[in-house]
Amino acid sequence: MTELFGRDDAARHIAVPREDDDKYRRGVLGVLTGSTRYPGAAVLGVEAALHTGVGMLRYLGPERAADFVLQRRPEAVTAPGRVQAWLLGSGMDAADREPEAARRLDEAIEQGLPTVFDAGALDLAERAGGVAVITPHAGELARMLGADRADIESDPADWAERAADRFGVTVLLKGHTTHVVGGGVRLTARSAPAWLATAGSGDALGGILGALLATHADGVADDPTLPARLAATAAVLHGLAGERASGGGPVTVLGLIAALPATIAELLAER
Ligand SMILES: NC(=O)C1=CN([C@@H]2O[C@H](COP(=O)(O)OP(=O)(O)OC[C@H]3O[C@@H](n4cnc5c(N)ncnc54)[C@H](O)[C@@H]3O)[C@@H](O)[C@H]2O)[C@@H](O)CC1
Ligand SMILES: Nc1ncnc2c1ncn2[C@@H]1O[C@H](COP(=O)(O)OP(=O)(O)O)[C@@H](O)[C@H]1O
Repeated sequence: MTELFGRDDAARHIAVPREDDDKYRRGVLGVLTGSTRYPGAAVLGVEAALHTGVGMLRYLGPERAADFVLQRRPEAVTAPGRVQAWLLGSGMDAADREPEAARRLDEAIEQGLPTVFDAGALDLAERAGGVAVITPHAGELARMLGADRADIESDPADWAERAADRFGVTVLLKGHTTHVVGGGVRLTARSAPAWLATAGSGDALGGILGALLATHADGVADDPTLPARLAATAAVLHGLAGERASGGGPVTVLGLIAALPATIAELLAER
C-alpha cells in the first residue's frame, strides 16, 4: 500500500540540535559532487545541505567546483576527514568521470556509510555497503533499468519498487509527485509546484537529503524504513520551500534554498 507522506510526517523527521550537541555530534556530511563541466551543481547541493542544517559539511569535489563552493560558503570544509553520511554524484557525468573524483567516490563507497547516490553516481549504488538512497528522475531510472522512460512515467511507483528490489536500495523517483520505495514501504510526496521543474532543482534535493541522512546517521542503519521516510521528508521540504519561494510564480533554485530555514521552522512550530 502506498502512503501519502505529508508535512506532519516530515516535521517528525527533522533533527533539532540540543544544548549538549556540538558540530560533530550533530552530523558531518561528506559531499562529492560537481565537476569542471558542472560546478554549479556542487554549489547548489552544498547550499541546500547547509540550509537544511548539518554540524559540518566537507566538500571534497574537483578543484574548480571547490573554488565556487568556498566563494559562496566559506564554512564548507575542504579537508578530508571523518563524515557520518555522503552525498555523491550531482553534477558528475558517469561516462566521463575525472580520475581523482572517481578515486574519491570509490573510497567514499567503501566506508559503507549512509549515502545519497545522485546523477553521475547512480551507476555506483549497487556497490553500496550500507544504507543507500538513489535519486533518479524518470530518464535516469529508465537508463538504470534498461526500460522505456514512458513506461516508467505511466506507473512510477511500480518502477520505483522494481528498482528498489533489483538494486537493494531505497529509491526516490523524482517528478511532480515524488515516489519513495525502500525498506518495505511505499511513500508519495505531493507538495511541489510545477515551477520546480527547473535545472538544478534536483541538485538542491540531493543536498537536503544528504543533510537529513547525516543528522540521522545513528538511527538510519537500524531502522529499515527510516531511509525512505527521510527521503520523503527531503521531497516534502523541497516542495514546501519551492512553494514558499515561488509564491505562485517562477522560482530560482537559490530562492528555494533560501526558503528552507523558514520552511523548517514552520514545520517545527506545528509539531
Ligand atoms: N548548474 C548545474 O551545474 C546543473 C547541473 N546539472 C547536472 O547535469 C547532469 C545531467 O543531468 P540531467 O538531469 O540534465 O540529465 P538527463 O539524463 O536528463 O539528460 C542528459 C542529456 O540529455 C540531453 N537532453 C535531454 N532532454 C533534452 C531536451 N529536451 N532538450 C535538449 N537536450 C536534452 C541534454 O544534453 C542532457 O545533458 C547531472 O550531473 C546534473 O546533476 C543539472 O542538475 C542542471 C544544473
Ligand atoms: N512538474 C514538476 N512539478 C514539481 N516538481 C517537479 C516537476 N518536475 C520536476 N520536479 C522536481 O524538480 C527536481 C528536478 O530534479 P532533476 O530532474 O534531477 O533536475 P536537475 O538535474 O536539473 O537538478 C526534482 O526534485 C523533481 O521532483
